[in-house]
Amino acid sequence: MTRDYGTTFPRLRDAAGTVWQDYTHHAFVEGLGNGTLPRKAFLGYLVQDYVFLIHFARAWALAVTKADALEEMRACAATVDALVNHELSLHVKTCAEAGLSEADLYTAEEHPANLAYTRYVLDAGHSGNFLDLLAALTPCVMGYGEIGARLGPVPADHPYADWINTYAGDAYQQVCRDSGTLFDGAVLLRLGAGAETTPAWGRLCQRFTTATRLEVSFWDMGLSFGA
Ligand SMILES: Cc1ncc(CN)c(N)n1
Repeated sequence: MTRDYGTTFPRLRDAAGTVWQDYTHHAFVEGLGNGTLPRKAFLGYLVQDYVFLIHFARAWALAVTKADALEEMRACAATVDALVNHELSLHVKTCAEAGLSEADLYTAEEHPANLAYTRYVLDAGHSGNFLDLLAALTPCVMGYGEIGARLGPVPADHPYADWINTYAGDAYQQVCRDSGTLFDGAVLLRLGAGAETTPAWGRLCQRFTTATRLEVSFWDMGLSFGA
């Protein structure tokens, strides 16, 4: 991948091994790309993803409080804004077309796979430091960036055009680039230029890989709604 998502993310991605491919090339993703994903699976996933993004925004808000520098706070706060004021609109619009109100989404019961992932990320922040939290947040941001850029852009008559073009689009790709810049700067500030040789690096790899596994389970959950 040659997208400019910084230098920390690709090193964590490489350390995660095949689980990254399992996430970004999951059957759910391939079904989105070729349009064969059952609509039931997509809508079930989207309702859960609305709830996911609420908790994910809480985790980025936690990152604001864990930051050490004003620039870090600004970047994390901008991501909270991107999640609750932009990305969520995709979910609200698509679900409204299927007859689901935003109140229905907000009160949806969380699937265990959703609970496991979001609370894992929040715990990474509560029990760890700023870098632990960023390592757990990064697969979510960058994975969808890679998926969107690989699958899109697609013409408006593609069954999943809104979803694919949201993540392929400039606004989301910019979120990925900004996130990469934030992570690189935060690692340099705390671990120095030889981050990979520090004891903290192994823990960051572990956080990143576990969050990636939880993304795979999230897609599995989505497919189960179509069964
Ligand atoms: C589960 C999940 N992972 C990532 C994204 C992209 N922000 C998302 N919307 N949902």
